Order: sequence, then structure tokens, then C-alpha cells
Amino acid sequence: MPRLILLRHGQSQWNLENRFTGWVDVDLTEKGEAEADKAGMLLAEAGFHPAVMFTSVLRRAQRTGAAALEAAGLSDVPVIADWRLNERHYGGLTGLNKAETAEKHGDEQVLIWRRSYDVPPPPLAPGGEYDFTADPRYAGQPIPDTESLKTTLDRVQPYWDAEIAPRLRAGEDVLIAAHGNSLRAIVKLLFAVPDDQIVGVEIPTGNPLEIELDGDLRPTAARYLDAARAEALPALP
Ligand SMILES: O=C(O)[C@@H](CO)OP(=O)(O)O
Repeated sequence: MPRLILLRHGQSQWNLENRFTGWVDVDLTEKGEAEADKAGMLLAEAGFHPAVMFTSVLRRAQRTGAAALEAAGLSDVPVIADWRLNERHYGGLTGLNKAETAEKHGDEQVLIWRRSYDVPPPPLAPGGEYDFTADPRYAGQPIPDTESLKTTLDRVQPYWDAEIAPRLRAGEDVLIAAHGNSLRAIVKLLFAVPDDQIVGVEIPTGNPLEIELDGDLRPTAARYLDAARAEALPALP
């Protein structure tokens, strides 16, 4: 049965600065690099040798995946990058400090923007520093100006169906190095998490989440490889 490992990037500069990040291409901190190396050692201990690594077009995910593969002695694994695995687009909140935003709008509103299923943050105003419409990585793509988890899943799922699921169905093991919310979208899909319960699902940085799947790609077992930094997982479907 195929094994899937979901790996959220290690701590980024804006995780450290507590800023809404989304599609901004910030790098890893030293701590984030160490988390990526440790993730690789955990992959090696688990005897994981994926046929392919999928990642986003953002460097914090790519570097985490590459460093983990290298630490695991798996630098030969092919890598496929696609924007549809990007972090959720944070719209008009992009770049703001999360604590200051909570002081201004209240903790409850910020929790809704950060963790609800279908309430998007306000849209990004066009033309500013964080407007990615002219970025060549997204040329010709229908890129958003804000995203909820639901609309993130709306672009993750077709990519999952077309590119990732067929590899797993063929019996291959797969690594996905991506982001807190693109990975929450995949967890919601695989575990059939109800809309009102996804608010409680958090994915820690740099801690590989191993999921065993049956032939219909239903999870039969799941665990974080670093048990000391594990978060609660949804019930098996
Ligand atoms: O800022 C972001 O893009 C994400 C991930 O770090 O934050 P949040 O925890 O609010 O989903």
C-alpha cells in the first residue's frame, strides 16, 4: 500500500516575525533549516524512499524538501513544483503582523481569517508590493487576490487528482513538501474532515506526517514521525 508523507516547511523568516505570509517568497531561518535536516533524518529512519517529491513554487517549501531529501540520502528523488501547492493567498492581510492585526480586529476575527473553512481575508489591493499578477511563475494562470481554505482546496484538489493521486494509485510512495494550509487542504480531502472541524487541524513545521493509504487512497494509519512535536490528527475516515 502506498505511503504519503506531508512535510510543512521549516520555520520561515515571517513565521519568526509573526507576519501573514501567504505567497510572499520568504526564506527559512536557521531554525527552519535545522528542522528540514531533522525531517530528513526522520524520513531515513522510517525507511522512506519516495518515487517523487511534489512541492510549491515557493522557496521555503522547496528548500525544506531538498534539505530533507539530502539529509535522508535521497537527493536522486525527482522534484515537481507547482503553484497549486502554494500556501493559501492571504489577500489584504499579507505582510501584516498577526498580533497587531488581532489587536485591531479582535482575536475571534483573526481566528476566522486564519482557520475557518470558507471565510477569506479581504482581497489584496492591486498594484502593491505583494501583487503577484506580473510574476512570471504565474504567467497565464488564474491567480487569486485572496483565498479561504475552501478556495485553496479548489485549486489543490484538481492538481491532486491529475498529478499526485495517479502516482499513489500506481503504488508509488510520494513526498509533498508544502505549506500549513495547502497541506491542511489535503488532510481535509483525505480524512473527509467536516467543514466545521478543520479549524482544529494544525500542522507543525518540519514534522513529517506519514499517511498509509489503501487502494482507494483512504488513510488506514497516520502518525507524525517526530512524536514529541505531534499535533492531534483527524479520525481515520
Ligand atoms: O502566514 C501564513 O501564510 C500562514 C503559515 O505560516 O499562517 P497561518 O498560521 O495564519 O495559517
